[in-house]
Order: sequence, then structure tokens, then C-alpha cells
Amino acid sequence: MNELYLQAEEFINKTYKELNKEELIPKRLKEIEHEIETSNHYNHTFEELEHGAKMAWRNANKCIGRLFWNTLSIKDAREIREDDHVFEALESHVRYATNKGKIRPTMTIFAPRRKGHTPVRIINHQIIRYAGYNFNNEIIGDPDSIPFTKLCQSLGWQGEGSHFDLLPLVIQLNDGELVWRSLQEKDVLQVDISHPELPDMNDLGLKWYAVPIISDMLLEIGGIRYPAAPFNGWYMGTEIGARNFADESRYNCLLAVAETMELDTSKASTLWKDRALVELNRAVLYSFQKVGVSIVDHHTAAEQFKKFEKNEQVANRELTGTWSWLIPPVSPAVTHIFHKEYNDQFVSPNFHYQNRIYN
Ligand code: HEM
Ligand SMILES: N/C(=N/c1cccc(CO[C@@H]2CCNC2)c1)c1cccs1
Repeated sequence: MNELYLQAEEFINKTYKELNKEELIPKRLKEIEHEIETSNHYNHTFEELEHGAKMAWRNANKCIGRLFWNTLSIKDAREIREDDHVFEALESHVRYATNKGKIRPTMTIFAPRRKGHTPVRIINHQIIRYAGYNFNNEIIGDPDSIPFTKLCQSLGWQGEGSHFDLLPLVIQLNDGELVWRSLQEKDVLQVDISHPELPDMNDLGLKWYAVPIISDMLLEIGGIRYPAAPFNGWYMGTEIGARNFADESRYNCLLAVAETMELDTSKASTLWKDRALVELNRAVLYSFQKVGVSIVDHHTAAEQFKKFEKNEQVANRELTGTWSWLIPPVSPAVTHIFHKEYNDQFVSPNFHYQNRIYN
């Protein structure tokens, strides 16, 4: 029996049951069987694509934000074939998702792989991200972006060399040459980081972009693979405050924050790193909330995840999760997640990592 048909059959059965359209299953499976026989591929209806993408989010084991899986907005970009139109769809995604700060979880889905070809690939890790440079061992910007920034420079892009240069969009059509285009600054909402009580925190000159849009993962639905399906939610504050700003291999700000707080950094046992971390995370949440940009703290996110667990139980679906990713990097043991185990089984539809064409 055809492997693709078996995956399609499992997806159609599950999806049409969830959508209360079981009576349509036999006819739909016949159509798909015929399409696969003649072309070793089948096309999803928009409804199948939309629900499949929502199921993929629901099955994303590393995601703490899954309570809202059924609210995902889908943009169907499967017919787009020209680079200008790909760039326009991505800029439209940024504007729609940003929504002046009231972020809308959104996914734009480009054409699937067929006959070993990839119609559209987005090379960026995220649609919006800051450049990183290593000027003779003086690191500027986001170290995580150094390889991709080098690729952009090799394509002719030039940054200003600041800590917060917006990287360009880089795409590849039909496994061909790379094409790049800068985002319009006016479309990119960014938040300056200040602290509710510590005024010197502003002097660190920290800011971050509002909308995280992952663009390098592959979406698989019923055996069909979508290598370009950028998706966004909103941030959990710790991602910015405890990782992007705090990791030594990222912006490495903890000592600077401790110094503005005049903490004793002479020995670890003063817990100066922990005190700086909490205030930096408070500053991130405060700054986003002050300008009306959606963000969630890690305690609220954990409570929402607990509600998700309950909903899945009521819906008679096995909950799957990756414990080590679901626990937040700040105060993990004050969340319920830390104190239970999760079945880390892979369930389709889902997301997959894919090869990076640069390094
Ligand atoms: C709505 C707000 C959302 C929040 C607060 C949220 C939060 C998170 C966090 C904190 C992580 C871990 C990231 C890391 O540690 O680097 C994560 C991972 C993930 N999320 Fe969500 N998420 C949200 C929405 C979404 C949406 C809309 C999708 C897809 C439709 C999604 C799919 C994923 C996937 C696939 C991962 C794992 C990424 C990887 O393996 O690298 N999330 N999420
Ligand atoms: N808040 C988020 N956080 C992330 C979700 C998925 C991935 C990432 C970044 O993952 C990188 C690779 C492993 N850690 C950093 C961050 C979202 C991004 C897109 C939708 S929600």
C-alpha cells in the first residue's frame, strides 16, 4: 500500500471527525487515492490545510503556548511562484500578525515539496531578527546571527554595524539562487526596555522586536511537506529576558544589569545573577505591557498550559510534551510543569527541523 496514502487516510479520518464531517470521509479518500495514483501527490483543501496547521501547533511538544491552538490564522500562499510576491506575502504577514501590538498568531503557508523540488524556502531562522558581527573578536549584535549575517553580506546586504540591525529576508525559489530584500522599518514594531523602578536600566540601551516569526521549520500534514510555513505567536518574557539578553553566547547583559543595580558581584553566593535576572525579566514584561504589545509571563503561561492539558483530556486526546523545553528558564520549579512527566511522543501533523543551507 502507498505510504503517502496511509498518511493521508490517517489525517483525513482524524480531521473530518474533529470537524464533524465524517460523512464526507469516503468520498474524500476516493478522490485522494485517485490523485495519489496519478501524481504521487494530493492537494489539501483550504479547510484541511487550516485544521492541519492547527493540529501541528497542538502537537508541538516543545510549546508551552498550545492552549490557543484553535485560534491560529492561516494565510494560503500555495499559488505564489515569484520572489516579489513571496516578499509581499511575508511583509503582509508581519503587518497582520503585529496588529499594532495586539499580536495575532498567524501562519503563512507556501507551496509544498513535489517530485523532489522545493518551490519556496525561507533561509531566515526568524523573519525579524538582529544581525551579529565579529569584528576581529569584538562581537556586535546577536552572536546567534553571525553565520546568517555573513551569508547576507555575501549576497550584497550591508548592515550599519549596530547591536540591533534588522536582517533582510532571504528566500530561495525552486532550489535556485538566493534572493534578498530588506524589511520596511515602519512594519517592524520594536520595544525599548526600561524598568518600573530602576531608571538606570534604560541606559543599557536594550530593545527587542515585538513579534517572533519562526520561518525555517517544515510543516508536515498528512504526508505532505510544506518547507516554507512561517508562523508567529507572542513572546513569553523569559525568552527575551532570560535567554536572548542573558545568555553569555547572546547579548550577555547580566553583569551590566547587576552593576546598574549596584549589586555585589564579587562572589556567586550573593546571588547577584539571580537578582539581575529577575529585574531584567520584570523590565521586559513591564516594557512590552507599557506599549500594549502582547507578551506572557512564565507563570501565566504555565497556568494556560495546565488548562490546555485539561482540555486535551476532555477531548480524549493523549497529551504529548517535551519536559526539558516546557519548563521555563526562570523559576521552573514554581510551575506545575516541573513536577510532572510528559510523554514525548511524535504525533503528526507537526513541525520538523530542516537542513540549514549556510553555516
Ligand atoms: C501564542 C503564543 C505562543 C507562545 C507564548 C509560545 C511559547 C513558546 C516557547 C517559550 C517555546 C520554546 C522556545 C525556546 O525555548 O526557544 C515554544 C516552542 C515552540 N512553539 Fe510555541 N508559542 C506560541 C505560539 C506558537 C505557535 C502559533 C506555533 C505554531 C503554529 C508554535 C509552535 C512552536 C514550536 C514548533 C516550538 C518548538 C520550536 C523548536 O523546536 O525549536 N508556538 N513556544
Ligand atoms: N514565542 C515563540 N517562541 C519560539 C517558538 C519556537 C522557536 C523559538 C526559537 O527557537 C530557537 C531554536 C531553539 N531555541 C531558540 C522561539 C514563538 C515563535 C513563533 C511562534 S511562538
